Amino acid sequence: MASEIVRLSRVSKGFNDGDKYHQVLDDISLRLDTADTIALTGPSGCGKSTLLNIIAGFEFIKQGQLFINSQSTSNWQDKQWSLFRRQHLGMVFQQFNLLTPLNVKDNIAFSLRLNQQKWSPWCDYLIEQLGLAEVKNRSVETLSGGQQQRVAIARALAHKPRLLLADEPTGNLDEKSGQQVMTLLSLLAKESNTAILMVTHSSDCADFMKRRWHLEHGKILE
Ligand SMILES: Nc1ncnc2c1ncn2[C@@H]1O[C@H](COP(=O)(O)OP(=O)(O)OP(=O)(O)O)[C@@H](O)[C@H]1O
Repeated sequence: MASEIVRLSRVSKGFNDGDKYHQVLDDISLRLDTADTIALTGPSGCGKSTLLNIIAGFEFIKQGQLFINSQSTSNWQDKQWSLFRRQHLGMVFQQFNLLTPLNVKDNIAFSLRLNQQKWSPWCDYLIEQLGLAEVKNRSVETLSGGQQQRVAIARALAHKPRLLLADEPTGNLDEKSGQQVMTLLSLLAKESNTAILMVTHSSDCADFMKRRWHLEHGKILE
C-alpha cells in the first residue's frame, strides 16, 4: 500500500531581491507517496529547484510545514536532515557532484559507506544496467557527460532510497541518450521501490512519469 513520503502543508517561500521580496512558492500544499513518479515542470525561474531544495533540507521554510515520512521537520536540526538524506534520499542534480579523482565503483562505494552500507549485488546490477561495466574502474573525470550522468544515477540509487530527487537528469544528453536514461531510471526506480520527483523541461521525459506537477506563479497545477 502506498504511504506518505513528503507532504507540504501551506508552504510559502520567497527571497529578498534588493529591496523587494520575490515570492516563489505561494501557499502550496502537496503530497508525494511511495508509488509516485512525478515530473515537475514550469518556466525557468518559477521555483522548481527551490521546491527540490526545500524537500532535501537545503532551503528552509518559515511559512507552512514540511512533513517527511509523516514527521514534521519544523524542529529538525542538521543531524536529522543529514540522516534523512543519507538513508532515504537519492539526488541527481544538474552538476553531478562526482568525486573526480575516484573511479566509477569508488564513487558509488563512497556514498554507500557514508550510510554504513556495503557493496551489494544490486550495485553490480545498476552498473551493468546503466552500461557502465566497461568503465567501472576508470576515473570519472575521463568519462563523457552522458556516462557521468549515468554514474550519478547509479550512485543515487545504490542504497535504494525511498525518494529520488532529480533536477534535469537528462539535461546534458541528446534526445536518444535522454530517452535511454529515462527508460532505465524508471525501470530501476520501480525495482528498488523508489519514488521519483523529477524536474524537467522536456515533455518527452515528463511522459515517463505517472503524474505531472506544473509550477507557475507560485502555484502547483496537477
Ligand atoms: N538562494 C537564493 N537567493 C535569492 N534568490 C533565489 C535563491 N534561490 C532561488 N532564487 C530565486 O528564486 C527564483 C526561483 O529559482 P529556481 O532556481 O528555484 O527556479 P527554477 O524553476 O528551478 O529555474 P530553472 O528552470 O531556470 O532552473 C529565481 O528568481 C531565483 O533567482
